Amino acid sequence: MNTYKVVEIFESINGEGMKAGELSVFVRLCGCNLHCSYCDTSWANEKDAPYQEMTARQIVQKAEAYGTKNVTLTGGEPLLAEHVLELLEALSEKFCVEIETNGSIALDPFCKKDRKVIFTMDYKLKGSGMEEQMCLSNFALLQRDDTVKFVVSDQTDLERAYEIEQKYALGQKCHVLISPVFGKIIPADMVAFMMEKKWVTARMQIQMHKVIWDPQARGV
Ligand SMILES: C[S@@+](CC[C@H](N)C(=O)[O-])C[C@H]1O[C@@H](n2cnc3c(N)ncnc32)[C@H](O)[C@@H]1O
Ligand SMILES: Nc1nc2[nH]cc(C(=O)O)c2c(=O)[nH]1
Ligand code: SF4
Ligand SMILES: [Mg+2]
Repeated sequence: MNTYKVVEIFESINGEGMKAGELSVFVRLCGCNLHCSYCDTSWANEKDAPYQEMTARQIVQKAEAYGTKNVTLTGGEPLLAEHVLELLEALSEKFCVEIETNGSIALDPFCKKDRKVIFTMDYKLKGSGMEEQMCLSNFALLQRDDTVKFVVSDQTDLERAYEIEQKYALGQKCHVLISPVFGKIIPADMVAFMMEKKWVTARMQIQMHKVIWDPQARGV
């Protein structure tokens, strides 16, 4: 039986993405291949992070007990998990599944015809220190309900996000989000940039759970 390293499962409102504000069950898997400068979940990427080995069936059962329609599969980097396709299939039989992925993992194996899961894919900007790792061919696989998210550290990142969005016409194929690295860049400056550029294909977001609860809190 295949198992997955689960560091936490909890219910909250989704604080990010196109489903922000909706209840969801968060399934957070252990481990990541990147080391973003601003990562708010680096504890889940440590080799000694406490995790529980769970089968897809156990994860589905635990998630079902909360009674929500959404599951957010995140991490760490969830698409690194061995046999993750099996977990995606089991979850998508019961839930609307959103996958938070870091933009470095080729999405081809997860993009069979009629896929049911949706991707929120980061494009890691210079401020993350991880831009060289981005898998640009993923852009061609994204569909209407998917999202590209740019998490912005500074003005240089903002300009680069705009450049990439325009170059690949991302707003024509999927949702585009820009979000501040929490507390790092003044949100009003991001909005001013949107207005200056008439950047109508992007949507600004702030991580809502960090406004509602302590920004350092886990399990919310
Ligand atoms: C913790 S990551 C896990 C999923 C995947 N590894 C990724 O990076 O997309 C989930 C989301 O949180 C965002 N994030 C992490 N730390 C952040 C911070 N300090 N401020 C704003 N967003 C942050 C990431 O950019 C990503 O969009
Ligand atoms: N409330 C809440 N919403 C979220 N949306 C995406 C999250 C993540 O860590 O991937 C997250 C999270 O950690 N908490
Ligand atoms: S890819 Fe995601 S989990 Fe990994 S270090 Fe970056 S923000 Fe954190
Ligand atoms: Mg989070």
